Amino acid sequence: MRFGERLARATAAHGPLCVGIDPHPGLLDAWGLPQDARGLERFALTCVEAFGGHVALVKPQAAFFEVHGSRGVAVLERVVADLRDSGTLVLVDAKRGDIGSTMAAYAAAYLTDGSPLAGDAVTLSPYLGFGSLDPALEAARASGRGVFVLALTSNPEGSSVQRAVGADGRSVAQSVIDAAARRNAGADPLGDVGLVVGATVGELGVDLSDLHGPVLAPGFGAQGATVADLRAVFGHDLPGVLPASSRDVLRHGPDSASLRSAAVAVRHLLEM
Ligand SMILES: O=C(O)c1cc(=O)[nH]c(=O)n1[C@@H]1O[C@H](COP(=O)(O)O)[C@@H](O)[C@H]1O
Repeated sequence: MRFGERLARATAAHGPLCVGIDPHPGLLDAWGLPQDARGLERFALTCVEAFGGHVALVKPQAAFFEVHGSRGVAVLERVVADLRDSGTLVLVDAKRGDIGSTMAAYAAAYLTDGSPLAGDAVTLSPYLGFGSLDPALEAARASGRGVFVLALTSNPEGSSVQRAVGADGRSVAQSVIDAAARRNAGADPLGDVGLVVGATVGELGVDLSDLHGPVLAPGFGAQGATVADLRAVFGHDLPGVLPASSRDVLRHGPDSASLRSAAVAVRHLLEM
């Protein structure tokens, strides 16, 4: 089954919340864990126990694994495998983007059956040109996976690039959105090419109505965005929008039941 179909099923069953696994040094400390690959593993596997089978989508942030070298990457591989075994979709947050010929190698790593880092989807950066992502989009289509392409990011520095207006009068973000929409044309209910639009962006200022794909909305929680902000940015019924939260949920650890309850509480907030 295609990624967009699997995602639609998963959110129907568990709600739209995407929980991030971001093992920040401060969180390892707060959980009483050592700042090494062993501490990382304990942290990440506690998250798998808490969220696997209980939320639609989990997003491990690759940077916090890579910082521990090859042992950290091995933990990321285990997290991907264990979450997939639990039935929870995995979005590997690696924000890859490069010239097409190198992109093909990233696509092999993150979007191809048999690769230990391949979850169900990966985050991509389109700022070498949307077309440079084609090898990843092809690999995703071939293997039933998805991608989430940065459009309007949650950080304040993003807008000077993403809201810049090109020669055709469209903002850079709108041209990314339009390119993703073309790839999703005809998909039902959701295409496999998602976008990232931060919950913190304030006035949306772009048109997402033809996307026919999912929208990951980070910035919810620790970066300050609230449910009211989500509604202000995306409208009331949030169709296809996946609010993403990491630290605001993870601060409830290290007890896995408390972590799960925190995720359920956010889910209920989103339903109100
Ligand atoms: O692609 C992302 O997930 C992402 C895009 C964006 O615009 N802003 C953003 O915060 N993120 C990621 O989402 C997570 C946010 O974490 P919290 O602020 O702790 O909820 C981090 O892993 C970020 O790297």
